[in-house]
Amino acid sequence: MPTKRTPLIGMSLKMYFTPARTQRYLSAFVPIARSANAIGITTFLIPDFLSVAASCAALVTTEEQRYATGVGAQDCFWEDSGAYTGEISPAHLWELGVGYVEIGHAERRRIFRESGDDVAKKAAAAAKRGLIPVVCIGEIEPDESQIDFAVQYCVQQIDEAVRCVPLDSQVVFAYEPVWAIGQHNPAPTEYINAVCAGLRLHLDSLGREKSARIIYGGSAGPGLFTELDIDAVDGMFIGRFGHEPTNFEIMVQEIATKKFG
Ligand SMILES: O=C(CO)COP(=O)(O)O
Repeated sequence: MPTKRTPLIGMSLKMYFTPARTQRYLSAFVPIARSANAIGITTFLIPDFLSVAASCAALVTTEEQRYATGVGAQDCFWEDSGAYTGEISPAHLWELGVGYVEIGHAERRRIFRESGDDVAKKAAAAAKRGLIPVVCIGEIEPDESQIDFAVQYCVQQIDEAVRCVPLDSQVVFAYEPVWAIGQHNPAPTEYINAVCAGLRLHLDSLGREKSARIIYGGSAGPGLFTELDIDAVDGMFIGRFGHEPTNFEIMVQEIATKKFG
C-alpha cells in the first residue's frame, strides 16, 4: 500500500464511444496518461467492455501500469466463473490487465436496480482479485443547504459497500451527487469540499486513511480542481468533459499545480 495518497484522475466513457472511436481516443490519451504518471499522477480510463482488451494493450504493458495508467471496467459480477450468462468475471478482467472496477454508478443503481447489497458483493469480489473498486456514491436530490444530509447519505453507502473489503485494500470512492451528473456545471465547489471533508473524516475514523481515496465526479471539467481542497479530494472522475483529450490534459495539469502531501 502507498504511504501517502496518490492524486488520481479517472475517466469513464460510459456507452458514448464505439470501439473504433475509443481506439482513436487512445492514441491521444496514452501519451497524456504517461506524462501524468511521470509527474506522480495516477490515471485510469474506463471504456465500454468491448474496448477493455484494446485499452489494456495500449495502456498496461507492465504490471506497474495496471494501477498507474490503469484501465477500468464499468461493472463486474461477484463470482469469478460459472453459469452466469452475460456477466463479467473479476478474474477475467484481472487476466486482461485491468486494475480498476467501477461499482454502483448512479445509472446502474437507478436504471438496472442495483442494490447496496449487490454493490457490496461486487466490491468485495473485485478487491479479492486485486482490482481497485471505484465505488460510486452520492445523494440523489439537489439541496445544497443540506451538507450533513449528503454526508450521512454517502456514509451509509460507504459502510454498506466496503463492509467486506479489508481495511488495507485500496478503494476509490467517486463522490458523484446524482443531481450534478449530466449537467452543464458541477456541484458548487464549497459544497463538494464540505461533503468530501465529512467523508474523509469518516474514512479516516474507519482506519482507511491511506487506502481510501475520494474523487469528485458529476459534470467535472477544466477549472474545477483548482478550487477543490486536496485535504479532502484526491482527484476527479470525468465524464463528457474529457471526450476532448486536450480537456483531459488540462485537468491533469490543474491537478499537477496542487501540492499533495
Ligand atoms: O457519471 C459521471 C462519471 O462517471 C459524470 O458524468 P458527466 O461528467 O458526463 O456528468
